[in-house]
Amino acid sequence: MQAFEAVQQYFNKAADQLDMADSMRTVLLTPNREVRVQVTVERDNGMVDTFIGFRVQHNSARGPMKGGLRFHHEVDLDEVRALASLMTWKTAVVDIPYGGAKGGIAIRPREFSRVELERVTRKFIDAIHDVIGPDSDIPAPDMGSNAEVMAWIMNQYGKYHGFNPGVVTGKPVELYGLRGREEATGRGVGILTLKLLKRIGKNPIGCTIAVQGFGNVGLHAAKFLREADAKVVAISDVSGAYYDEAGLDIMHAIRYSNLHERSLKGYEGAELITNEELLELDVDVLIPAALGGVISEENAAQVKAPIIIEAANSPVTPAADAILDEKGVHVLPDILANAGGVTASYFEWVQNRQYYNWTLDRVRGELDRVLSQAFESTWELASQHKVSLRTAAFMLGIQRVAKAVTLGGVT
Ligand SMILES: NC(=O)C1=CN([C@@H]2O[C@H](COP(=O)(O)OP(=O)(O)OC[C@H]3O[C@@H](n4cnc5c(N)ncnc54)[C@H](O)[C@@H]3O)[C@@H](O)[C@H]2O)C=CC1
Ligand SMILES: O=C(O)CCC(=O)C(=O)O
Repeated sequence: MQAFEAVQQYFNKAADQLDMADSMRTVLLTPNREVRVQVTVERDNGMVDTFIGFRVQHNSARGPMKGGLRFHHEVDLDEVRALASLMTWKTAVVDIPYGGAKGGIAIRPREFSRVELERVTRKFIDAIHDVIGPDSDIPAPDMGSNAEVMAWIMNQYGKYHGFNPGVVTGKPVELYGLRGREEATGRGVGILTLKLLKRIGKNPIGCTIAVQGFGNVGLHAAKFLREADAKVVAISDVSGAYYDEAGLDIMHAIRYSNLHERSLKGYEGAELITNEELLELDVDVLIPAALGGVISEENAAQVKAPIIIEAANSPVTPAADAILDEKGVHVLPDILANAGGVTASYFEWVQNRQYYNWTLDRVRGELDRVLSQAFESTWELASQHKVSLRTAAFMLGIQRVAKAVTLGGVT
């Protein structure tokens, strides 16, 4: 199943609960604009390479469209469309004044030098600068991109439209970025994991956790949960998965990764297993924090964790979701679980517009407040309607967007 079709299935399940009219479903599911551009750059060796870049602006009923920029070789229009629509529901679930967008470039970033990536980023912005802006569409980091890429975006956009740090979030702290943005998605995953554990009466202390992906999101989720005295028994990245039933020393793994260009390859002191095996470990909480579609109908029945926190976007396919639901697994959906990132991006944008820097304490406190509220509203809806947390989160998000569409008028 294609990625956008999967999101549509989740959407329609929630829309059915809300008795939403077909005409409104069509309004909400149809992206506002889809941009596909050629990005041609010269490599360091003098050869010329061409990539395809996308920006999908899904919905702006609740405010400027917001969403990350993914650098990954599997990026295509359908995936970006799906991710953009998730952003629309996500910003609504946490009730921040944004719509949804997403971008991507089909590239293997690790095979390019820093200078080459800078050229690619600037060329991409040359092609899309007219459709982004602090009041229209605000990019941010996603898989394969980072704060440095965001700094290049700010700089390149400024060449056309004048200096404006609010055009992009997730920038380096030294360049109008927000203290705490980098940790925010993983921290949010941690905060929400603790909330869910509490709700189902489980003590987080000693709780066993497996995290797939040790990038921006997975690393900070593992760190936060370790600091909360949970036992992180497995972590992974593209090089493989690392397992120790006694619990891993996460700070040691972070130091190792930092010393090895953000890679765990060769990490010792843990058993090397595969990423597929990690997903099937007998743990209390499984946190997929890398790619989409990793839990599918092929492996869902073998997943043993009674709790799955979707730190990645779309890690569970609809067919797998049905199997997990049947088994009574609690799945905290992406549009809530990883919403800490876009929430902190919103704080950064506010900071940029006011030219007034937030303290880390303020960022953490407000992040906790926004996520807690979204979690409680979702939990309440799920209990009221006897639906899964995913359907409840979609209900919360799509009814807020539908309300904005109705209030704003469609003609
Ligand atoms: N960065 C952010 O603020 C947000 C990210 N997300 C989502 O979280 C997920 C991870 O994003 P980031 O941590 O930012 O990306 P990242 O690029 O910083 O890290 C990705 C991690 O996944 C690993 N990985 C890549 N391919 C893999 C594979 N086939 N098997 C196992 N591991 C693999 C990489 O080695 C790396 O450790 C993505 O789905 C992204 O859309 C969601 C919300 C916000
Ligand atoms: O921080 C942002 O604006 C967007 C983050 C993002 O792309 C996501 O939540 O999937």
